Amino acid sequence: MSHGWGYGSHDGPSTWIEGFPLADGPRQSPIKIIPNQTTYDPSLKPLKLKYDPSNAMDILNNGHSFQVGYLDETDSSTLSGGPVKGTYRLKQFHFHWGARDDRGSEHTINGMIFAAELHLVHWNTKYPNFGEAATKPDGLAVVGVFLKIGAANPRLQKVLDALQAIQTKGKQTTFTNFDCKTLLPSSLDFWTYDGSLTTPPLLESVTWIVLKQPISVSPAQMTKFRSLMFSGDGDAPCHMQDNFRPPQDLKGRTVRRSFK
Ligand SMILES: CC#CCOc1ccc(CNS(N)(=O)=O)cc1
Ligand SMILES: [Zn+2]
Repeated sequence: MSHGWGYGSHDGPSTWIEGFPLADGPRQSPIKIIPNQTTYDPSLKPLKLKYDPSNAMDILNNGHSFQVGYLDETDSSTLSGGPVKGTYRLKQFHFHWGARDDRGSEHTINGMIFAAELHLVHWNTKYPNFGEAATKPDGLAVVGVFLKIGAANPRLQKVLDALQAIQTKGKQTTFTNFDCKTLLPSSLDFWTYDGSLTTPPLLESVTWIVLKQPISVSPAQMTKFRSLMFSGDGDAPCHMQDNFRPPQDLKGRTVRRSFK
């Protein structure tokens, strides 16, 4: 069976269940976050994020998004605290975005959709590697950050400037000395729930940590995201946009928050 998936009318999120039956599982992501239906949990610890800029390695167009890969052989770029036990290592970060500024995020807040969403993907060091961790219910932790249309964000610029070198699927180039902490908002207040990868294989191994405070992005910067291609060299050109999965049923899950 072909496991080719995408975001188009013939291979998009509504078709993923054909190759990935987890698509209809009990803890799928993303979800609609409705703040007044979440539970304040005073036992949640402050989120501790420690990132070493020298761990940044490369930037890749994977045909679904682009991702910045991190060296994850030591505990020098990690997430701890918050809702998780133990230490999770940063593996990569990537984004999801829309064809227009009024859509693009995967999680929504009171039904509000943001122009884009940043995901920082971490794996639990109680497991030997990312691949193993991704198969365990406590294996991954993803920090989600909303990008809200407004002033140009200078902290995005190094990433956006690198996109010219990875325009088509499969293109990769070095991307070093980048402090992804600069992409985070000033507040680390968060919502958290048990969920999944939002792309195939949709594994239900993610503790989601969605930050309340968005970062800004300008319309011109969003145009740079959309300059990328889903397609590879020699394929019919298809701009990379609307690479987001819509919210999935909560199926009885509780969403906790770290703030009153
Ligand atoms: C298992 C496996 C695999 C391939 O690695 C990834 C990594 C990140 C993602 C993105 N998931 S998300 N959008 O929930 O952060 C999907 C597959
Ligand atoms: Zn993602």
